[in-house]
Amino acid sequence: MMMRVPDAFAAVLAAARDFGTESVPFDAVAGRVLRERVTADRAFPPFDRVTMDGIAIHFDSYQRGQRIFGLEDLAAAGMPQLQLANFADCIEVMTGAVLPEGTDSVVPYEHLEITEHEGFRRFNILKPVAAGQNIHRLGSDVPSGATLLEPGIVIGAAEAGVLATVGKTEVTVSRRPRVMLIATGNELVPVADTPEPHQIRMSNIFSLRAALQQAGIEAEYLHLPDDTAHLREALGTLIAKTDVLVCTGAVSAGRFDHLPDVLLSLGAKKVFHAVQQRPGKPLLFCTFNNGPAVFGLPGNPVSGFMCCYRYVLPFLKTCMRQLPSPQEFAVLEEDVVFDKPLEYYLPVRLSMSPTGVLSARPVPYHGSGDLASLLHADAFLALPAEQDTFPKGSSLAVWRFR
Ligand SMILES: Nc1nc2c(c(=O)[nH]1)N[C@H]1C(S)=C(S)[C@@H](COP(=O)(O)OP(=O)(O)OC[C@H]3O[C@@H](n4cnc5c(N)ncnc54)[C@H](O)[C@@H]3O)O[C@H]1N2
Ligand code: MOO
Repeated sequence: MMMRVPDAFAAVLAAARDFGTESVPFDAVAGRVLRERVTADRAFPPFDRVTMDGIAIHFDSYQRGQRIFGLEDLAAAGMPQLQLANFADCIEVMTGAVLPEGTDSVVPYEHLEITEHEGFRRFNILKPVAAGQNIHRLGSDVPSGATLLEPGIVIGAAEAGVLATVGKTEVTVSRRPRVMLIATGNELVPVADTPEPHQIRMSNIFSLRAALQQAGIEAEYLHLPDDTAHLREALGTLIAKTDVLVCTGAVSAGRFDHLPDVLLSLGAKKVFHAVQQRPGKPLLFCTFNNGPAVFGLPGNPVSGFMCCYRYVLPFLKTCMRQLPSPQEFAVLEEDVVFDKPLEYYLPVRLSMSPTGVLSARPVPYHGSGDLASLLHADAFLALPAEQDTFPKGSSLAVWRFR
């Protein structure tokens, strides 16, 4: 029985399991999925922080008409807090310094005339001063103890800086699954070889490997011939030491498409084999009790590629407990007809209009063997199975790969 896309997707996500967590040093966390709540160990900022180089004054003195302030001291960033002894004086302050006790407003050098009187520096205020100006107040961004990061987010540049600021030297993140990519097919030769006229270089696993790498997962890879005994032996060994197996090829109706039978003979439970979609109709998904989940991606390059972004990556992200991103939609730029009862994944180039509308323009595409068409596309636009005509202007779900 052929499954509908939403049912197949739900079945894949339902099989996702947690591969656990690990602790990593804070300077090696980019791209990892956070698995703990991170709170502020102190307020942001942790003291009244001077935001301009200049002088700190006691505002009341200015308000009473005083414009010339004698210098008492100098406060640089990194110095403990100073104290203004005489409210008629000022303290020279640098950006990042702790605001001196007794002062409450900072006047930048650009608003000052600096003179000397009997060997002492004096500052003449030339521009109006507002009470409390140029001070980044203690706790005005984040109070101490507040939650900064929730589990499930992917750690990026902003998060890395915040983790460092709160002194989080070790961070709990999801363990990355052990993924094995398997290319099947006697026609395939290694990338470094020169193929005979009847052969091709294996490319699918390298597209998939790059897609996984961009999601922070390093996968190993292997080539297996179209031979039942070989497949059985190799897969039998792999299921004991892999979290996820992603095979490409050998899943449709051909005489050498042995993968489904071999997996079943090894004890796999078939979740589905065939989805109401193009490309990628012969997609196989099965699971092993206490063993890996197995994707049997169709061999045609665009089919496997689409299934990777539509099923494999969401599955891996769910396993790693990554929070899902909101579904994106784009507006179709031309009329499209697809009258088969299949959900059609149309390769498109995306562009953003000046008014912020995401549009999708179909790229030249010769079917699921046309690997090079992907070079001109950014995403697949999902055209639902229940509809045959998709007029220009339709808003449809987007599955980005760029
Ligand atoms: N009688 C039927 N024939 C086919 C059906 C069907 O339903 N009935 N489905 C078609 C669809 S749709 C697809 S997609 C393909 C899927 O076939 P397989 O998954 O069995 O894949 P193969 O036959 O092994 O290969 C298909 C094609 O892809 C090339 N290939 C395979 N692996 C790689 C690789 N690692 N790198 C580059 N290219 C690869 C392979 O050489 C073939 O040209 O079946 C249709 N047929
Ligand atoms: O999955 Mo097949 O891609 O429809 O050619």
